[in-house]
Amino acid sequence: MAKRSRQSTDRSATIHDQKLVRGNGGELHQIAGGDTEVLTTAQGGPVADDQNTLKVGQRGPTLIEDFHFREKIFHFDHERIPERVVHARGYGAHGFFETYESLAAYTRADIFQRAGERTPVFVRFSTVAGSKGSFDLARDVRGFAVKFYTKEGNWDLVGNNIPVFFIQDAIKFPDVIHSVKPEPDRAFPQAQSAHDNFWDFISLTPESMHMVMWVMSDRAIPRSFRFMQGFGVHTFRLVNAKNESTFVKFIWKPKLGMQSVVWNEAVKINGADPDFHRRDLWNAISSGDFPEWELNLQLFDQDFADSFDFDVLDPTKLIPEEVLPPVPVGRLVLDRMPDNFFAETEQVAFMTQNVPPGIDFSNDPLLQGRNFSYLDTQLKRLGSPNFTHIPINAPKCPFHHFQQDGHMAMRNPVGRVNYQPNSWGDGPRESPVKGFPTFANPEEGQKVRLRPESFADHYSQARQFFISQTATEQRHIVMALTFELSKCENPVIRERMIAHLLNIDETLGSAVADKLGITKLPKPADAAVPPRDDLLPSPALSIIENGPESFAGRKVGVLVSPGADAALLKRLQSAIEKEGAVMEVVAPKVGGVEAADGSWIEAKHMIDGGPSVLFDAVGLILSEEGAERLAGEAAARDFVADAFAHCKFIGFSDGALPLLERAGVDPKVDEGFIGLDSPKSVAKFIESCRRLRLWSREMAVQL
Ligand code: HEM
Repeated sequence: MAKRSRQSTDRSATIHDQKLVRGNGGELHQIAGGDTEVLTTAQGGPVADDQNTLKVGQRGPTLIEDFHFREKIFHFDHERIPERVVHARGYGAHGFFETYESLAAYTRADIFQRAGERTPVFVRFSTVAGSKGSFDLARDVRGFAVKFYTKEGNWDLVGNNIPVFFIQDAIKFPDVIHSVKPEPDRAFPQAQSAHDNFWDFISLTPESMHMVMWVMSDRAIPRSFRFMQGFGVHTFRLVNAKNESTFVKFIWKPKLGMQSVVWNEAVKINGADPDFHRRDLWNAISSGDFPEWELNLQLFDQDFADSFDFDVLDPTKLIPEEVLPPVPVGRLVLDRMPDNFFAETEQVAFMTQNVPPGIDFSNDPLLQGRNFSYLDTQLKRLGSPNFTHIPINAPKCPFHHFQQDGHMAMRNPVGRVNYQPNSWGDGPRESPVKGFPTFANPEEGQKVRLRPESFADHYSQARQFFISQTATEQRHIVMALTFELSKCENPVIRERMIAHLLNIDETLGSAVADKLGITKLPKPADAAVPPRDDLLPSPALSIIENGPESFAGRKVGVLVSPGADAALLKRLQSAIEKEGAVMEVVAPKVGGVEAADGSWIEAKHMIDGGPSVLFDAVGLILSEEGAERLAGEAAARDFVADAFAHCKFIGFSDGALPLLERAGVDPKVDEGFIGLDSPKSVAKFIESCRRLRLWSREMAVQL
């Protein structure tokens, strides 16, 4: 029996700033009126009530006749599409590519013909191993995929932030990916290479050693997509109008310079803000701070390829920049976020096979395999061969073909003609002049399943990478390997890896063995060819050696307390903004604090929500009383202690001393602490921040 109503008969309800209508059961309705659009079904039928299903009586069963309910739930039930089999978690943005000078001497590709030519692009950054909902700061390779909407069709440069790869032949791709993904029986670990299966595979695949050095380096924990390099990895070809071919490697260099975080920081960021990289890109682009990269080419001919130390078709090798300097040929600017994540970032379909006339493939066996895989996987993921009809995937140049029908066909040929040749009209027809001319490279040989002997050196470039790193970066590699291998339950896998590391660099192998508690070093792994020790260090491979010398694009978190010096905060803010960086205020309460002069300081974060791992440098503008109070709070002590441990520059007002003391840090310990009490000292703080981190502190902290 229905209960008696205790409701008032007044049907209007005010909730703070919102005026709504209350329904029979107390639920709230927002009603269309004035210019507000009327809610409809997908068929366009206007909806009267979106809060209640159609029932028999107030408390009776729901009727199947309720087409609005059924359509709404049916559509919801089918919202998900399969996530990418790799690179599932990603974030994209729109922008443009601008060509600096004509490259007609090398390529007939229209995009490179005219200085100043702008081509629209869509870029998607990603991690590889984790699923769509995993966290941003996994230790992992980052995808850097660029779709150029050229006047001759789409060109997809589907690269990574690492210039080499784990394997030399595409037939091994399912194996390397299976090994790094969660183990099939237990379905963990998520978004991590630190487990037996991955290291088991790697330790039995010596060709992966060069890539492993990169993945264990700071390159695999970037501070921002904006501060990463990108690489096409493979050798490609450029082909000019005279049909002459030049080999090319593609390299993206960020204008803001490279920067990574440290591992302890990455672990904490993943908890504090799992969306750290996407939020960073969103904030930068939304605030008009458009990230920019230069496209660089390493161009070479067959003679160079023949004389180079390694096979240019081997994707586990790079050409050092000191050996073949990259030439900047254009810039990529990202200046617009997608209107809808699913429509654009999720549905974008990159394919290495998408190349315009003037860009061609080499015989790299990884690239050749990728050219099949991407088309195949898009059909699975997007569900129809018509995925090119989705606006983000459609070319922006005119296009005409006779492909038709299929699921969700949005564009079908109009009229009678859907074949070719035909005698009904003018086209479309093939064009030997404008069409894609595959470079006629002479090829001959027996059909064989054979790895070229020229691919057999597995260690020399791994060693070159290691010796090109600063002492700090080498230490990070040792720590990363130690951490990852410590997660292997099977000790044999650890020892097998040490056997490889000894071939790369003896100090590296013994340092990791020591940290793992392996007392007896294994024999170095048998090498297919003896590792070389005559390759010179390549300074271009170090992040720290190639710092930006600017703090632009970075972020300072300033912790304030009641009674803080508002004038000092303002001075600091204007200096930070002048540098092209951003300041965010952290306070005990998100509502903000009252400053010493009675003004109100707005805050962006409360302390737990804005830990110092989210910032590149920190400021402490505290009254003495405020600092004393904060000294009793673990989150405030961590704010300071973490910033110190992560080698960040710390600017502080005199009042902050009680907090520094209770956090266990002595501001006299190194030059990373800068008192902020004069305008000059604010300038000194900014100047210090340009170094990004005080790496010399790291040995003292021993994180
Ligand atoms: C140099 C080696 C490689 C690089 C740089 C690379 C890069 C990428 C990137 C950046 C993506 C994400 C694209 C996006 O954002 O949508 C991706 C996805 C993918 N890659 Fe690779 N990859 C490599 C090797 C391979 C190989 C050898 C295969 C298979 C033979 C492969 C198969 C795939 C597949 C199936 C996807 C998912 C595509 C999708 O669903 O949209 N990749 N790869």
